[in-house]
Amino acid sequence: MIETRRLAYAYAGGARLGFPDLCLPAGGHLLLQGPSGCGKSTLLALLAGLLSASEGELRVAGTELGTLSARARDAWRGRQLGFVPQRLHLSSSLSVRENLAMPYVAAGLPPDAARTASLLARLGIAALAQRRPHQLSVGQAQRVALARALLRQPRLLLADEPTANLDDAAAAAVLNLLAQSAEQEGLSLVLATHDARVASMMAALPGLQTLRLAGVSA
Ligand SMILES: Nc1ncnc2c1ncn2[C@@H]1O[C@H](COP(=O)(O)OP(=O)(O)OP(=O)(O)O)[C@@H](O)[C@H]1O
Repeated sequence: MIETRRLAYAYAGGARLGFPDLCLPAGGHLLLQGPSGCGKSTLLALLAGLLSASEGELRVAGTELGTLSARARDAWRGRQLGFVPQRLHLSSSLSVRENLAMPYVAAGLPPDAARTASLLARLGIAALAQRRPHQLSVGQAQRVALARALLRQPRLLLADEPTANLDDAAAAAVLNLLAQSAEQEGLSLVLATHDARVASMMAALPGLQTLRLAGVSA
């Protein structure tokens, strides 16, 4: 599902971030750990094709990302990937339901109301479908973003601190949904997290790898 070789990224004017080689088979899962600033979000953005690597090779879901144009990468991402970044990017002028229609609209497909309702219910936010993002708590918005990422049954879900603002019950709902999606839909998970609850609940997942990033390299 993911293969990287000598992957590195340098922000303009910033230090070079070098990443250990990864080999995650289809159906495998990865926990990305490490101290604040070590590069977890940067690696997720590289894997999602939102940043282009400064060095190295990157193959995700069968595609060599370095060979794609920005437009082709956008289309590839929509087909293969669910992405839940730290900053959620819900559209403020749209209701939750309308936000959740967007992945379908972008792909020229009719929204799947049954799947949308089922995901909202499983995440404990079914009552919030008519609200706008500013009427949600941070943890509720986080679950809406997760629902949005899972709607089109991606092969790979990349999530940055998916339980960061959630109490134990909501975190358990999120992690159960992810584990069930992995088991029943063959979804591969890549979760960047500081949260011990994630490590402990995901420990039972078959094919789980853990990558601890150390930080900036020269
Ligand atoms: N746009 C940017 N320009 C310059 N440097 C950046 C930029 N974004 C991130 N960085 C730097 O790159 C490094 C890695 O950042 P990144 O956000 O990937 O870390 P992280 O492990 O996800 O951190 P956290 O756990 O705090 O979210 C940090 O030193 C950060 O300051």
